[in-house]
Amino acid sequence: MLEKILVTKREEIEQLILPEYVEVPQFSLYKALSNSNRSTGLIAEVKKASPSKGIICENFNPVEVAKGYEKGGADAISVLTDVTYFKGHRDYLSTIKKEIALPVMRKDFIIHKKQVDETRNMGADAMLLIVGTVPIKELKALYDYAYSLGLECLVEVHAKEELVELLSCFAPEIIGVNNRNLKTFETSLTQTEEMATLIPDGSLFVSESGIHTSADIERVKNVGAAGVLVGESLMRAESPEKGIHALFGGESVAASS
Ligand SMILES: O=C(O)c1ccccc1NCC(=O)[C@H](O)[C@H](O)COP(=O)(O)O
Repeated sequence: MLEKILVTKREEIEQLILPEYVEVPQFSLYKALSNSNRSTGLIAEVKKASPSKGIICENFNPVEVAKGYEKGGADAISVLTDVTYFKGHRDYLSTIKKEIALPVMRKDFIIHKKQVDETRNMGADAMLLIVGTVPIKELKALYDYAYSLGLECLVEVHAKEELVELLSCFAPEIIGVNNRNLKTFETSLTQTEEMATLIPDGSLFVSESGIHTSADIERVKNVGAAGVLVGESLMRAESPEKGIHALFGGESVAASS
């Protein structure tokens, strides 16, 4: 699946026209997760569809979802901007960014400097980089370029070998362990548990994908995850606020209005 997505991305990059840069207030993902009011920070994802689940949310209103996440006490928002596989759009991110005061991360498959420029021009605060999508030195160059533009990166791994390769090159500020196997689409929190001890002390550790219950949050928290990235279970909830409450229960901190 990843290879198919990357073929599409390479085609898109050839046609890519950058949006105009509009100045917006910036918020730090790292600080938001580190200073969370809960024992585990929450990146709540705006996700209409996915390759594994098809359409997740029929009546999709990205801005309303993001506002609901903010009200429900999320620490940061992730927005899928890929059109082909996730039915996302870069305009969703730009619009959300103008409406909420939380860090907004672009979740896409970023493999070229031009996409980093695009991400900055969209108004994002942070972006995803996935180990294995480009050679590790290129990934480091994209990471450095992003930070030079004021964009933070969540650097994601799907396997132990990828984490070892990443750390042999550099230790990112924020490391995400994705619990999804990209070949079978199955998620297993064992991924987080098995890689936890390898995450350096200086990096913020985020567990991503397949988190559906408060027990799941406890499980990843117990092995040291400082944050979680949750999409599907929140998108399927009766409302974003109720979804966050169901995941965090008593720890849920709704934003003051
Ligand atoms: O979600 C998918 O099906 C998927 C398939 C192929 C590559 C990436 C994919 N998802 C991206 C993500 O990492 C998730 O959207 C994110 O971690 C949230 O996961 P979830 O809470 O399980 O929706």
